[in-house]
Amino acid sequence: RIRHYKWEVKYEYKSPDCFKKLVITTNGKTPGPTILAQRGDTVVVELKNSLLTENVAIHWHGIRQIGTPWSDGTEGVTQCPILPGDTFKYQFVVERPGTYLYHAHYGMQREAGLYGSIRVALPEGESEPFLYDYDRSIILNDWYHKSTYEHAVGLSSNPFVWVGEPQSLLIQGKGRFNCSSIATPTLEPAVCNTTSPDCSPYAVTVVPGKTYRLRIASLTALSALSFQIEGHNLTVVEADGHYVEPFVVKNLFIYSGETYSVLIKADQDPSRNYWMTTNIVSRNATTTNTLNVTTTTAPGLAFLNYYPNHPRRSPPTVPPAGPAWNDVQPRLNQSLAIKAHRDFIHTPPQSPDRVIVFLNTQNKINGNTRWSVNNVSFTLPHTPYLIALQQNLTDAFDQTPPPEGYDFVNYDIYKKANNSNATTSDGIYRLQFNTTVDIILQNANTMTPNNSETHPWHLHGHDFWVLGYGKGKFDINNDPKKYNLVNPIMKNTVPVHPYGWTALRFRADNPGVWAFHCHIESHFYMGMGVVFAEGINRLGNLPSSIMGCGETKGVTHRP
Ligand SMILES: O=C1O[C@H]([C@@H](O)CO)C(O)=C1O
Repeated sequence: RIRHYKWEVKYEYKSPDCFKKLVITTNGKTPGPTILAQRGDTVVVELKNSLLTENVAIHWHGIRQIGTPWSDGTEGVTQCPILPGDTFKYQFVVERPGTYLYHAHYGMQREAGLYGSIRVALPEGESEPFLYDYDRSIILNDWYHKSTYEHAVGLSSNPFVWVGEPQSLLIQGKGRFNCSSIATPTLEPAVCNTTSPDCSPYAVTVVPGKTYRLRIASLTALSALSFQIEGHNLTVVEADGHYVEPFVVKNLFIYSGETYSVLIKADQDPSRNYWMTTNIVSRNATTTNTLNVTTTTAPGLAFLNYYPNHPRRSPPTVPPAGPAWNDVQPRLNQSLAIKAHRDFIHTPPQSPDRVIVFLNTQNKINGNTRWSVNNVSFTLPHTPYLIALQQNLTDAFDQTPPPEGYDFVNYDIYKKANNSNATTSDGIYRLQFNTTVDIILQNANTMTPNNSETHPWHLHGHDFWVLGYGKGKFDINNDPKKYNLVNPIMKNTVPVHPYGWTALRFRADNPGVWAFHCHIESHFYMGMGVVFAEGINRLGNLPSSIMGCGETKGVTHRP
């Protein structure tokens, strides 16, 4: 079946957390419309760019784009940007059931509100390995009051201007900023209005006794989150479109780009509502600036509404505070707990053909703060790789391949990074088609002493097996012996924890060019990513709609 959507993206004034600003809407909404499809369907989205003065591109996060690499929606990698006024047609097959996302992949537009859910159901007659009565999708996000453009300019400026902690957390597009914390609130009553319908708390209504599948996804710009529902356990059953051997948590840690399904049973006192909350972990959301003014990100607050209580009726309790932001161990424990469901194990190849280690560091390059992988900070080329490679446009990007590792012996991952030898490059990793590739993500200290951050890495075009996580420096001789080669989960986004490492394995079996990057919006913008290319000679003609920028101006292909 074909699922046809016609979307228009534009800027509109909205108040998702009660503070009015310009947001990017899809058909008038943020989050945008949910794509509902069944396994095997073809999704067609005709996207009209009505942003007036900005380009756009949309990535279909978790969809592998088998046979349609030009529909991946990654500006600079798989297509030229869609110009203001233009309409672009994305077309792809959703070949696996599960919970996926879509979002902007041009500059840092995702954080302006251009995102939504994709829900792929099983075909009629097939059933999931767990039971539930109803299904709901919830996107978690963080939210800033400055525009994406101000953020991008600040990050590219010298002196560097960091985006800082978000003003609030959103649950399904709704949050609650404390308007009275604005310096002169009476001067700006129209700007921050707690009675705006845009920011009335999101409510999930449940019928007592029923079981709900909540599809929880995070598309935060920066924050790692803990999600919890007061008084209710969460049973994790799906991660990034793969069934999980079920396990129970009180709170779910979720990183930008991840999706989970959890089951909850409405089995508590039905005479009241309950808090559904998000809190920031891994970063201190309370910041004190140079003027000694302290600000804290407003937590995400929504209601689990027991029918027939009113959906706006506040729970009689105070919202749960969430776990300590700086406690890494529970987060590592959750990562280690996620295994493939016993009836849905995809056994990984037992050994790799190639192993690449990616050291993640923060750097200064020409006075700018950047992020690097093996001391190379990624820059997007003006000519998309997919076209450059298929057309053999060798001037379009740096032909020198980036490094396969770093100085394993001498580099101290616990020391403040100086990395004076870091460079920028748009070079790429070329993978032999149909080979098995291992990636080790190695975390390290940032340029702040005693600080290492969490980075969620997202791979386009593939799912990978998560073979292991560890603390400290990865030991190439011994750590691979501890890999889980029996029942590893497959995912498309995975965290590397502070001062830790994460090991992944994937098959380079999808002809195309694929980004692999930190899903923190500002970090990818600051160079924290790489690009893989495989099987380019297997691609036929490319659609002409992806062309028109850089060196592709003269190239013509099938319409
Ligand atoms: O990329 C980042 O920059 C800041 C800080 O390190 C420099 O201001 C921060 O917290 C990041 O994650």
